[in-house]
Amino acid sequence: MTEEEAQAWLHAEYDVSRETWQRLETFIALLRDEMQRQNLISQASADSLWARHIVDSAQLLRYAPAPETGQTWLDLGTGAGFPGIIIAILTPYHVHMVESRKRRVEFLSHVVDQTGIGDHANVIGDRLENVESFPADVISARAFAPLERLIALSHRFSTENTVWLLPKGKNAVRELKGLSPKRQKMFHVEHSLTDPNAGILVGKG
Ligand SMILES: C[S@@+](CC[C@H](N)C(=O)[O-])C[C@H]1O[C@@H](n2cnc3c(N)ncnc32)[C@H](O)[C@@H]1O
Repeated sequence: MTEEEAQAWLHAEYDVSRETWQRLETFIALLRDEMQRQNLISQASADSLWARHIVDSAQLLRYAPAPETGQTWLDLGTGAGFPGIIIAILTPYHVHMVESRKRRVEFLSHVVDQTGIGDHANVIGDRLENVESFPADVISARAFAPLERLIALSHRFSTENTVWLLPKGKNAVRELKGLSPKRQKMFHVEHSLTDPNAGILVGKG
């Protein structure tokens, strides 16, 4: 997917308003600026930011319930803002972004402030292990932890209706097979739009 195709896909898929597009542009400008000070994404992927990070994050919405105001989305290890910031810019989900590294927390908080999404997005600057449980409608985690550890750390935020959205790259099927049969049944694999070899684990429960 080229950068032009990625932008066209976003417009076609989400009918993005001028204000929302401006918020995406503001985030990108802040990210590019911050990359001069801290290592947030690889330089190679920075050259194809729209495809490799923005659409790669936004495509998760295809498997999420239609957002209603007040529904909660928990993003684990948001790092440079993916997918948490993108979801908060594109939807009314209340997005809780958990991130433990101080400088990344400061960056994410600055992005929330500058893009004007603070009414439905917040950064929890702590290790997930220390965060008090709350029920999440959606849990996402991109490049956060191996699947078994990820679930062990975060299942306390899930209910029987929670939707799990876990981009897992080329290892999706292998990681899924490593789970107990009961846990395996929770998930199926969807193909990533941005990389035909990558899988997204979509689960419920
Ligand atoms: C490889 S980065 C991925 C960042 C982002 N999700 C992405 O896809 O670009 C993983 C992030 O998870 C954070 N992290 C790792 N373990 C964590 C934990 N136990 N609690 C909170 N954040 C954690 C790291 O600080 C890092 O920013």
